[in-house]
Amino acid sequence: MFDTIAAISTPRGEGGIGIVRMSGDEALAILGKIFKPVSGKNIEDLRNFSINYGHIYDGDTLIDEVMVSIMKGPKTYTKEDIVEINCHGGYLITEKTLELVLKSGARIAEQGEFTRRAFLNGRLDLTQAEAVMDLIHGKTDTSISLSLNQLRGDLKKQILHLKKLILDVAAHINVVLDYPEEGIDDPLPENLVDNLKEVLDTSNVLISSYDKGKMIKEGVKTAIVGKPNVGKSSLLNSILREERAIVTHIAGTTRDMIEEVVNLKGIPLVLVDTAGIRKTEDLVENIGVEKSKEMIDKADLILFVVDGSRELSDEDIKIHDQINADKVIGIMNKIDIEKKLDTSKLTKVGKWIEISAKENLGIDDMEDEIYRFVVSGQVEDSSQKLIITNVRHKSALEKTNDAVRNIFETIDMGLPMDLIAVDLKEATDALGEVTGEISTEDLLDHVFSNFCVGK
Ligand SMILES: Nc1nc2c(c(=O)[nH]1)N(C=O)[C@@H](CNc1ccc(C(=O)N[C@@H](CCC(=O)O)C(=O)O)cc1)CN2
Ligand SMILES: Nc1nc2c(ncn2[C@@H]2O[C@H](COP(=O)(O)OP(=O)(O)OP(=O)(O)O)[C@@H](O)[C@H]2O)c(=O)[nH]1
Ligand SMILES: [Mg+2]
Repeated sequence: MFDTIAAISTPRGEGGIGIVRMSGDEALAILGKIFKPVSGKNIEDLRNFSINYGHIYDGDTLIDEVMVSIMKGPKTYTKEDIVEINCHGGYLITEKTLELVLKSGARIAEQGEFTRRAFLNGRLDLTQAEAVMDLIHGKTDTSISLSLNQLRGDLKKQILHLKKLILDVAAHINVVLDYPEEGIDDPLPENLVDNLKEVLDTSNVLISSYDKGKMIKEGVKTAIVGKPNVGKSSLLNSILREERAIVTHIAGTTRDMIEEVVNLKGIPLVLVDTAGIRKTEDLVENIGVEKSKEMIDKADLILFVVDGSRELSDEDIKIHDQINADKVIGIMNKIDIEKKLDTSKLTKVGKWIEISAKENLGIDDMEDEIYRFVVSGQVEDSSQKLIITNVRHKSALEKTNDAVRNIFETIDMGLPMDLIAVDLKEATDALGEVTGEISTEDLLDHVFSNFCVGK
């Protein structure tokens, strides 16, 4: 059994309500020391899943007027007894109630410890616990909907299904090993080969969904690059629909990088406006230029901006040469004035989108093109609802996939069936890592260290 933990589960600061949450065997006993219900009832007599109005006292000193929720295990978030004290929101008053709870026998919870208990007590598997955290961090509807599916257990079910398919094969192998007269040289029955094929296919689909999942969860790092004065900052402002970056007619206006997140049809774009790249003696500007060059390498997508109203310059060509053709969209700006630019030498750019950042022309086309870039090469099969967003899941599934491919090699080479036992174990162990059936303290520390306190 675990000790009783407590934390403030609401954000710090002033708000309507601040919640102190406790979980563990002593939660109700601790509450009994500090809470007087207005009903005059004893704590033991308060109904399960009830909310109770009353006062928190530290000895004779009134601390707050509160509402207390009582949830008795095992049908609770952690499967333990849970008490939630709803205080008046405010930094000090919630903090005081927490201190009192700690003084009365609870221990301060670590980050994510309530959810960790929900996992350790078997109410959630690890993918569901991870989904809880992703939900809290979610910044777009799409990422939240992926997290909710995962919290509901969609990924867990899929993984358990794959595990069952492999265990069927393992059961057959064990029989063969236990009763050699069955013949360990006999081929694997067709239906069990199908089991392994399904594991291979499904794990492949899940693994390849990760790139998209990561993008939905973490966003697409998009660098706006180009020589000075072509309108990069104007472009940022028009996508953000606000005057975020300073725009002037002076070349070299933007010196430091400006980063902002926009929601592009459910995908977070992490837009970075960079300093225009040129040769300069100015120390500060030079640092900005260096950073811009680094961004060209780091970005997932580059919006290469050129000024359509001027002739091509060496600076355009130099920047063009540094860019990776696989991740560039060409943006020809200033089409509201007469066109002078010939882009034929800028061969890395497949398609030019013509815009006027100043007059807000072509911005929708540009956004469509960015969206197409982001989703292209991704599985657009709408029947695929399951998308993984966690690199931990991806690595484990790769282990499963490798092991099953080994098994097929063994089969193809006509080797005795008992040789696949080790690979079968490896394949199921890796699936057990995904759900947390197989886990270490270190892994759990790692997973839960990113959680909020009180979650
Ligand atoms: N006040 C409050 N709000 C909250 C939470 C919380 O813990 N407290 N949650 C925390 O993240 C989320 C809700 N998640 C929850 C998930 C399961 C259970 C729970 O008690 N589950 C029981 C079933 C109870 C029943 O069937 O009535 C169980 O699974 O056995 C509670 C909250 C969001 N809002
Ligand atoms: N006519 C016209 N002018 C524009 C357009 N977009 C930007 N400009 C003007 O071009 C000048 C430079 O714009 P910025 O957005 O500051 O250019 P930048 O690329 O960020 O420049 P640096 O930060 O110096 O690298 C400003 O005077 C803008 O008003 C456009 O579409 N049409
Ligand atoms: Mg600028």
